[in-house]
Amino acid sequence: MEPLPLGAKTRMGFPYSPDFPKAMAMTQTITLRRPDDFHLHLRDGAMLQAVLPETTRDFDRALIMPNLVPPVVTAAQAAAYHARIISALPAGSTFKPLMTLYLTEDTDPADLARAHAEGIAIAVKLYPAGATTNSHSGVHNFDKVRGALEKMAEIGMPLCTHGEVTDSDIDIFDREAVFIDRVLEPIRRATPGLRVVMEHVTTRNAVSYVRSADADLAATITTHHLIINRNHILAGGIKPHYYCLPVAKRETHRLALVEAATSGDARFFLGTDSAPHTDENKLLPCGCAGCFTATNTMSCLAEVFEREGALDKLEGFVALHGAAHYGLPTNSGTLTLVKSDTPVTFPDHIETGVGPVTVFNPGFPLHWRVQD
Ligand SMILES: NC(=O)N[C@@H](CC(=O)O)C(=O)O
Ligand SMILES: [Zn+2]
Ligand SMILES: [Zn+2]
Repeated sequence: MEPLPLGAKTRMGFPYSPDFPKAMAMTQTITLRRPDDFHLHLRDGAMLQAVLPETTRDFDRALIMPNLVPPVVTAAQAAAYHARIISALPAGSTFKPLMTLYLTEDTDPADLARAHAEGIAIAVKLYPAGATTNSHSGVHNFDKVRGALEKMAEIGMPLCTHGEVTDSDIDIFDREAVFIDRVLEPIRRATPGLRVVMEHVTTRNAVSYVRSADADLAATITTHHLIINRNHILAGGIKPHYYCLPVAKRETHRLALVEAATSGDARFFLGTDSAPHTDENKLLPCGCAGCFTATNTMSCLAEVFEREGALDKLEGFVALHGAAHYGLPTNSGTLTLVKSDTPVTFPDHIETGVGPVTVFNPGFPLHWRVQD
């Protein structure tokens, strides 16, 4: 097949019949390379079985987060989790899970190197202990992972960070910005050549930090952080389904994320951070963090990019930049989005063997759908 040129191609698709009434709405379509999701939570067991098809419908690959209980720390654990995902795939699916290892203070650098060399895992995930869901096995003392980070720099294995400090005296809305100054910058200075992906960035500070750095630094941006700010979570009643970590910030930060995602800058790419929790676990006095966006992500993103007049940048964000950062070939297939006047509807929740999971509600009508 002829390689597609860079950038999405849009065209106005007119109905074929010459008799078709002129007043009838035009359909707009956009065809992209098949996308990748560079930050996805699939969980395990019944939840894995239920959420996996929501991603494989539109995505060819995803970077699978290792924060299971117990976490996916070793090459052997990653290989076993990979096998469980493959056996949960819908019939005929060629979806490729790309695995990550959960960095702990006891991680063996030689085991990381083996996972990398054998293609079992392509990246390592840093969770500061206590920062987010299932992060208690994460890192307290960053000096204890120095050997692992040096090995990763040497072999070219990227580090993906949940970039928030956990100090109780740091306001939750400042935790990402403080992480950059206190943790990430010192790690990067001490470990030349270490490639880093700042996961799910939520601040103007993170966008500027990525822009000021060299090609060794990139960032994923989620679907929901392009759409909601903290008012959506807190004003007019608390919305547990918009609560995720890092928590959405004020509007100026959301605008910086939208600008970065739609700019065409190859250091920014999609990582949905689609993070399913049952409604029962979300709607508690101490509810879980995470937005489940796998089901309608492509429709949400098309809407956001269209509003910015940047539909031509969507393909880079979802299908080209991430693959290039990880040194992977782009997917060979294509995905077509079709716009209609009548909004597209999605189920408000999906059923799983462990209870319903609410699908992210962007709060505005969606007009783009993925063509079957
Ligand atoms: N983003 C979230 O709010 N939750 C994620 C963990 C994470 O990515 O931080 C989860 O696993 O539920
Ligand atoms: Zn995270
Ligand atoms: Zn996540």
